[in-house]
Amino acid sequence: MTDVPSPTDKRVLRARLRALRDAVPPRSLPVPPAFLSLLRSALTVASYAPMGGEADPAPFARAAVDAGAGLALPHVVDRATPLRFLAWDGRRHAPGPFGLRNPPGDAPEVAPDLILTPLVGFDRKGNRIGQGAGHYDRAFARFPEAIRIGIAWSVQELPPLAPDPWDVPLHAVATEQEWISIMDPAA
Ligand SMILES: Nc1nc2c(c(=O)[nH]1)N(C=O)[C@@H](CNc1ccc(C(=O)N[C@@H](CCC(=O)O)C(=O)O)cc1)CN2
Ligand SMILES: Nc1ncnc2c1ncn2[C@@H]1O[C@H](COP(=O)(O)OP(=O)(O)OP(=O)(O)O)[C@@H](O)[C@H]1O
Repeated sequence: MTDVPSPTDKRVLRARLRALRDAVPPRSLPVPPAFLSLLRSALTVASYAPMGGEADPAPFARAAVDAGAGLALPHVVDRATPLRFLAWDGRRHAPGPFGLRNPPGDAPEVAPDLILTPLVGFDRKGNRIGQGAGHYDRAFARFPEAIRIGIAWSVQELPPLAPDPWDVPLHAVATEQEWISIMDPAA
């Protein structure tokens, strides 16, 4: 497990976590039964297009589609503008900022029921470090009823983080090694 630098400096921590993440040989994440049990038909599941060495959520997105869900992808324009979730056909992309692949911009905006969330780092309480632009913080505040599932490699786990006032914890984190259940989404 990566140590938290002292004094805690999120910039240093992000750089270290990205390096660890990008050194993981890519492999397919297992989809645990606990994830399948969250799926119902007609759900809208927000996935993401992985970049760098991020763990690929595609097996989770595929399981969601197999269960009758529709997909969405975050559409990002810059750091300051909140992301919008647009309906996604699972195939087509448009170039976005930061080397991201966006969904085509003419797709309808949707409200996600479940958000597959890319992580830079996480702890076992569902606290998370992301890219630092607040895109997912703001999305979680806008869609408080959505189930929040983090996706990461196990090397991205951190010792307990001190959450900021705006942080909304994840319900679960999926890694190549385990499904870390934090809160019951049905509760
Ligand atoms: N695949 C993916 N899609 C995503 C995110 C993400 O983390 N991963 N986001 C999460 O919020 C949102 C996009 N927000 C972002 C905000 C800042 C940077 C950024 O500063 N990137 C760094 C290095 C990226 C890295 O290697 O991890 C850069 O461009 O220098 C990236 C995405 C929505 N889509
Ligand atoms: N609900 C919100 N509305 C507006 N701004 C927010 C909200 N939540 C967080 N922010 C802002 O977004 C930034 C998030 O920084 P932080 O370092 O917590 O990002 P992070 O943990 O990497 O998460 P993210 O993945 O969301 O970027 C902070 O500047 C914070 O003030």
